[in-house]
Amino acid sequence: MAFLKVVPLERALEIVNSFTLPLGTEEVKLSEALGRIVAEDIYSPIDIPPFDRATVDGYAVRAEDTFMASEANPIKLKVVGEIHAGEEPKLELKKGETVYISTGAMLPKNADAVIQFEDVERVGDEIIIYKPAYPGLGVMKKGVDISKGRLLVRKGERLGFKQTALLSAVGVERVRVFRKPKVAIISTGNEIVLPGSELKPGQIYDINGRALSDAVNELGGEGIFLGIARDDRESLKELIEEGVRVADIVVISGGASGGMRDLTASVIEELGEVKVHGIAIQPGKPTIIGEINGKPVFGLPGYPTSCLTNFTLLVVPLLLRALGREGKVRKVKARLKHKIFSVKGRRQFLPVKLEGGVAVPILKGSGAVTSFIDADGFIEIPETVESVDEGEEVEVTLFEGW
Ligand SMILES: Nc1nc2c(c(=O)[nH]1)N[C@H]1C(S)=C(S)[C@@H](COP(=O)(O)OP(=O)(O)OC[C@H]3O[C@@H](n4cnc5c(N)ncnc54)[C@H](O)[C@@H]3O)O[C@H]1N2
Ligand code: MOO
Repeated sequence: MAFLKVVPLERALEIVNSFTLPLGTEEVKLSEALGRIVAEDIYSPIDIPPFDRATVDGYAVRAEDTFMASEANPIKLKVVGEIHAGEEPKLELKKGETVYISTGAMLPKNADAVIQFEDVERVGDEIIIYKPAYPGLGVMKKGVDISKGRLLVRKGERLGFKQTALLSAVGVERVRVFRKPKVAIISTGNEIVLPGSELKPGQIYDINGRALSDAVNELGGEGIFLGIARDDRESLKELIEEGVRVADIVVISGGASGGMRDLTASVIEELGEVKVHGIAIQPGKPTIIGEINGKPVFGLPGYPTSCLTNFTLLVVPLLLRALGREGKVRKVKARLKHKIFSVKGRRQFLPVKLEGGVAVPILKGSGAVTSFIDADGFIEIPETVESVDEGEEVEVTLFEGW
């Protein structure tokens, strides 16, 4: 076992990239597809609207019949019927004819315009028109909204309500999506309790379990929170074994460093193999990457901001790749709000808040939950750099919106 023998981040990422998750795809009903990641490009099978459609209540006409109409030269057309939404028009317009038509109804043959009823005078079975209509007036042409064959959603795109609405509009009922990667999450520590129980002296509420499970869910995976392992081998071993049974990936937070009660690495080693214990980054030095029964097992630091930073650096790319999303986390450029200092020889990831293109460093430390709650992402300060100046351009790796 490589016990706290630090490797460069690049080596850790190589190991992460060597994991394959044999996930595949599945078909789900559109009504259950929200939040899922699409596994293939989807094109529109039909035109929308599927027919030339009235956009107003009024009279469908042949525009050419009205070209000469004016206040001085009103034109009369004979009303030969009515067409309502949902009906298929049986008649076709002949010269000098019109039909009453409702909004959303299909235009009859030969009609190319609809004049709203407010603009005509109805007298018996005739209408009187005082100004000309032009072809297309009051009409939404077949296919102008969505044309048949148009790309609607791309492989790797996450389905939000706009995408599901678009698919519903063209009648797509089943969608092929990536199977959700299942990620078992375990918190560790005698001091950790779940919301709902009262805090006793020395105890704190769980942060990482909730944060990691819901980050996985937000990403399009399935976070399975297995609970809190106590600081004893059996408790941790039991939960890790359960994680390997029920999930594709196991993520444990806390107990990653080399302290007396930090058991994670030695329990992973007992059940499988520790591939990395220690990465040359701050926060995240005590991070563990292991493998049990061919499944990736991560041991992340207990400090909440360290935990989430390292989740973003190591686990998110693996999940994105499994979901056909190229495995890249999102980055944006910004200018640094004020000068910051780092320690030479330490590769640091510092949380920042984005305020209109300006990155404001958050200096509360990785033990504070609000360091990542307030942060939009983090910036990297290489080993060779001792300070970054105010106004310097920095690249921010985003914590969300993956
Ligand atoms: N002697 C040294 N001590 C520590 C060092 C060091 O280099 N030498 N590094 C510090 C750093 S940096 C980190 S990060 C932590 C990592 O330690 P562990 O991964 O073993 O984490 P724990 O000791 O279990 O917990 C650390 C801290 O985080 C709190 N925690 C843990 N889990 C949760 C959770 N699910 N929700 C909320 N808070 C959690 C825990 O109570 C501790 O306060 O080690 C430092 N020590
Ligand atoms: O390694 Mo700790 O993860 O520096 O915050």
